[in-house]
Amino acid sequence: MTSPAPFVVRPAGTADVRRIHELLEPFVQKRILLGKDLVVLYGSVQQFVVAEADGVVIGCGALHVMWEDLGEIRTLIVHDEWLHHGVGRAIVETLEERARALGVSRLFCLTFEVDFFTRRGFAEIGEQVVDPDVYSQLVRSPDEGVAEFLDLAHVKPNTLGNTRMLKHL
Ligand SMILES: CC(=O)SCCNC(=O)CCNC(=O)[C@H](O)C(C)(C)COP(=O)(O)OP(=O)(O)OC[C@H]1O[C@@H](n2cnc3c(N)ncnc32)[C@H](O)[C@@H]1OP(=O)(O)O
Repeated sequence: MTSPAPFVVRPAGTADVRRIHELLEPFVQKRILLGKDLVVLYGSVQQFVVAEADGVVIGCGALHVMWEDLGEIRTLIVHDEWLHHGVGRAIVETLEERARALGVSRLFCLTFEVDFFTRRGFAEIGEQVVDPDVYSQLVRSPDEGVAEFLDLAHVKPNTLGNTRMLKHL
């Protein structure tokens, strides 16, 4: 293990949004992450944290709250040149702190990076983890990520091959 690399994780600002979009695009092309237009990213900027080194944004991640006790980690990306330096871990830990502060006690993620999330305490889930009442409310959401969480038929093509994971905070 190398010595800790000099980066910080901080809340994202509007000036980071184009860079977040740039980090995201290659993974949208590869169908690894859900695409987000700039207008959607600006609208959800408060959900994001970014990792920064020498004034350059090298990673990002977002916390989306879905229900009273339930949140989702979204758009977690670390730039190629910074992989395996603990940046992803630091972003997830920051998002978990945010989640706890908000009262969220369960964190969902939909991912191909199963090993990474398993090491962070997430475990694979098979079926619905919300009760029917909450399900009937969540299904009213226009948010595509919520539809993915519910495993609705119309988003199945987006989620193919991904693993549904959950962590109790
Ligand atoms: C919910 C979603 O958003 S799902 C989408 C997830 N993102 C993607 O699929 C996009 C592509 N993937 C990525 O961007 C990255 O691979 C990520 C975000 C998954 C992980 O980012 P990284 O910064 O490489 O993660 P990080 O370095 O914290 O951990 C990876 C491994 O690197 C190693 N590592 C961590 N710190 C160090 C260090 N200082 N020195 C050497 N190795 C290290 C560890 O082996 C670690 O494994 P661990 O999980 O046992 O701790």
